[in-house]
Amino acid sequence: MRVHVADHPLITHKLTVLRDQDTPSPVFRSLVSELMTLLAYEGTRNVRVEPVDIVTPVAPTTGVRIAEPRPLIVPILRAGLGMLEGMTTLLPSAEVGFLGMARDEETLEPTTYAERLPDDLTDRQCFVLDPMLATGGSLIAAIDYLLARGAEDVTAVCILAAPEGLRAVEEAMADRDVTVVVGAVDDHLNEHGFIVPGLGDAGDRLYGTV
Ligand SMILES: O=P(O)(O)OC[C@H]1O[C@H](OP(=O)(O)OP(=O)(O)O)[C@H](O)[C@@H]1O
Ligand SMILES: O=c1cc[nH]c(=O)[nH]1
Ligand SMILES: [Mg+2]
Repeated sequence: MRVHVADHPLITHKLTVLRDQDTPSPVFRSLVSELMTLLAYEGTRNVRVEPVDIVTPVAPTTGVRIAEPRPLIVPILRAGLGMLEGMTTLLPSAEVGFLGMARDEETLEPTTYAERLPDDLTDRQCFVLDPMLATGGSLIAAIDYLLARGAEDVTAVCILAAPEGLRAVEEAMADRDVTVVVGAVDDHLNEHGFIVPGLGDAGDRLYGTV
């Protein structure tokens, strides 16, 4: 497994506004989308392409296009939905599948409550979107699910991670073809499984449920 921590002043600037408890939901939503656009550049670095012959007004040449089978983008509901548009803007030909997951507030165990994915993911390149990687339980379950269905490789794009969760994903995916791209790795997880300093509950802040 590979981990890439994006190190860019624009990402850190936008993250600072995102973390601020006074940032209202509409601004929070725009920032998540903008951050996704910046992280997508790194997240799609290994997107599979194939050669294609074209003719420019001046000469024939060979370029590349997104390879078949086309990539699958999987936002994890709810919070991952806020990242979807930023990713489809960059990869408009990708297919989109959905996983709905919720973490039990006491046990911190994830439950999958919705799934809408192609049955067969053989040879598919998958991009999982979830802003928060806390204990890592949700992301491990999502990646396990995709690999079990035949996915070739999985890239997860997250906005924030806790070091504990990142370690858990690294242990679980040690010898798998998995990449995690993250905007920042924070200090620690608190006793409620929240990332510190973090930004609170991403789903609640995106959808105004607080
Ligand atoms: O790494 P973990 O400890 O598993 O925690 C991270 C998960 O928690 C949040 O979702 P949540 O369960 O709050 O659902 P929501 O998106 O509907 O708010 C977040 O979006 C991740 O999916
Ligand atoms: O800090 C956290 C941890 C899990 N989920 C969130 O939305 N925030
Ligand atoms: Mg939530």
